[in-house]
Amino acid sequence: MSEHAADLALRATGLLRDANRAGLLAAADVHVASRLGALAGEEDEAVLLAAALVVRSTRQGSVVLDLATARETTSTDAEPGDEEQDPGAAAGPGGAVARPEELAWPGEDWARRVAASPLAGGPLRVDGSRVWLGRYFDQEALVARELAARAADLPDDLDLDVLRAALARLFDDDADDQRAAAACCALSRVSVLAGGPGTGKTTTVSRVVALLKEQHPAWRVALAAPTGRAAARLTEAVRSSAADLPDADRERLGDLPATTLHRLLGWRPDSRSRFRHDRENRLALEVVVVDESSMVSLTLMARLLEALRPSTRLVLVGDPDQLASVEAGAVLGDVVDREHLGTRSPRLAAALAAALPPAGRDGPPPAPAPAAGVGAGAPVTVRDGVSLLTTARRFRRGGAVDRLASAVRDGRGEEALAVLRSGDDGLALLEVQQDAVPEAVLDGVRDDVVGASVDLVAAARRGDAAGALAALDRHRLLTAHRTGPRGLRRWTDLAERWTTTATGAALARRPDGHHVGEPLLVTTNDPATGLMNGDVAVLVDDGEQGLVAAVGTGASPRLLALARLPATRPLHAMTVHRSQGSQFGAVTLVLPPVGSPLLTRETLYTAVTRAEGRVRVVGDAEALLAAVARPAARASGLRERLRGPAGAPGQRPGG
Ligand SMILES: Nc1ncnc2c1ncn2[C@@H]1O[C@H](COP(=O)(O)OP(=O)(O)OP(=O)(O)O)[C@@H](O)[C@H]1O
Repeated sequence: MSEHAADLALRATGLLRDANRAGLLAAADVHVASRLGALAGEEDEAVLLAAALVVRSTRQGSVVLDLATARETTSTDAEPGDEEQDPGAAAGPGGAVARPEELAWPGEDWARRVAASPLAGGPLRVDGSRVWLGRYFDQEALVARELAARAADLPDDLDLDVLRAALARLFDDDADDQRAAAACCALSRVSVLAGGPGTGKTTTVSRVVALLKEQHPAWRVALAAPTGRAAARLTEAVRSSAADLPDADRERLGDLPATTLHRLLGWRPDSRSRFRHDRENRLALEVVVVDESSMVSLTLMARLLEALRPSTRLVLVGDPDQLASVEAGAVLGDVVDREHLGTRSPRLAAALAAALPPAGRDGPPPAPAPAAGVGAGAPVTVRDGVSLLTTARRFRRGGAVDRLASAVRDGRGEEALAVLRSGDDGLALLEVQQDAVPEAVLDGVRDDVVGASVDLVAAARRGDAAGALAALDRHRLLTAHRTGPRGLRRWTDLAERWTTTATGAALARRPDGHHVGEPLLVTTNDPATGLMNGDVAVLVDDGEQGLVAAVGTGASPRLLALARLPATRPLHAMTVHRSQGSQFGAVTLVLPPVGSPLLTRETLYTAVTRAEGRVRVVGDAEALLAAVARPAARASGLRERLRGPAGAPGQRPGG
């Protein structure tokens, strides 16, 4: 059972006990709040309740809690943030003795009482009615400060004539959006390359690196991603996009393997959230590109920014419409603030105009080039460096998966439902009612699961690691919940039963319980092998040593002795959260039931965009419409801080 299991906090009293018994707080939240209270000599129940609720909301992905709306925003079920948490268990201890609405919520003076507490200014920070844990408040402030400082400091180290020629050479005329985005990345100290799947982000990034290296051949460039899997995909994508480059540019780009962010920053055996590279020991790099940035938590972003020299160019690549990080924060989403998209300060606009070919006859006239040394106009902010690519280049434009993904992303539920029901390009909605999922409805799912698994085992038996990993990625069963009828455990059991019967895996099990062709999910971060929580492995027969673990992707498998493999569990299905950073030939998503807080637009969008080909949704139409209608709300103060100094929290950080 996880440490957060919502068991009863036996020694809790008063409001904390009631909130725990109503399923609003896990025992762990109660313990943390009680301990903070004891250390600070704080006994006010309302303050302790606020502390426990803030702990709870950070555990579920938010960075800040607004006490003014806490009553409405605190539900008895868990958000998808904590992979290790069991949302089913968090839905309330079995013996719940109170209902949430029966809780004696503190009155209007709640925030004032928290602000007056000895906890405020220390473990808690208060701004108006909003409360942060001190650690996250400081990290938010750091991220906002570092991003703002870098954005304001436009680099002046490129020859614009050379840049203009490179941009003309590297991008076709039908790739104006990519060319403009590349110019923005090249001319900014911090930039964001945002876009949905297959919109050409990696293609653009590899050209950005090529054109920077043209002018500065000695510059050191690092490509990184939050998971090993995403790093392997990035390595392959950059390699394949390099193939289209002119020879000289391809050589400039070189062979640039991507790494995980943890490895880049340097693991430290004594700490999960501190790294060898930090403010005192910065990374000696001129350019850092981070792919799948939506998965980067607030804490990790803070560590990254601290470890980069002020002069390093940082390019954040990702899809802001996907689920946010498992841990607290939604940094990419906060930076790509749709309300402020497309604004460029006059200074950056002028630099871009000087580097890009003039707009078409109907376009706006180019901005005048800036006079040397004149920093005219408003300061350049991090939002200036955001480029959004919107043309899907991988999916056939207008293809069914693309249409489904856009309808979900833009909140057009009826259209999403119609596309899914159309059956085009292998889309399907398997309509099942709530908990009852008759197996007869699942014939197609079983065929996909079994088909991929039979091929996987055959490849593993002949020692074909690439083939086994490729077979594993042909189809993926995804769930949002971990427990319950629509949960991971149940669907894992079902898929395991299908495959065991079809492949005879049970007969082939060795004394240690493993068998050839066994698919595994890594469940911990492991510095020794570089494997990250969420990476996958398959066991293949290498002839000499017997079973070895193949990790990475089909295009670049890596073999590890079985004994080196960190903690794993059988992989027959995974949560949507874990699937981020991966692509599969086909996806089957088991939709949460109506009323589940995990039923969000981001869950559905992330699952749909994992598919290269077919998408099948198991669930009812009502749940699909509910998901599209409900963007996940992750509270943070970062978006507001990035909008500028006025109104930024922290002017009076409580206490
Ligand atoms: N301007 C372009 N013209 C033609 N094809 C392109 C262009 N840009 C990208 N592509 C192709 O589209 C596909 C997707 O491109 P790319 O991998 O760069 O997208 P991405 O946004 O990084 O995708 P992902 O979501 O997988 O990270 C690739 O096959 C690439 O070769």
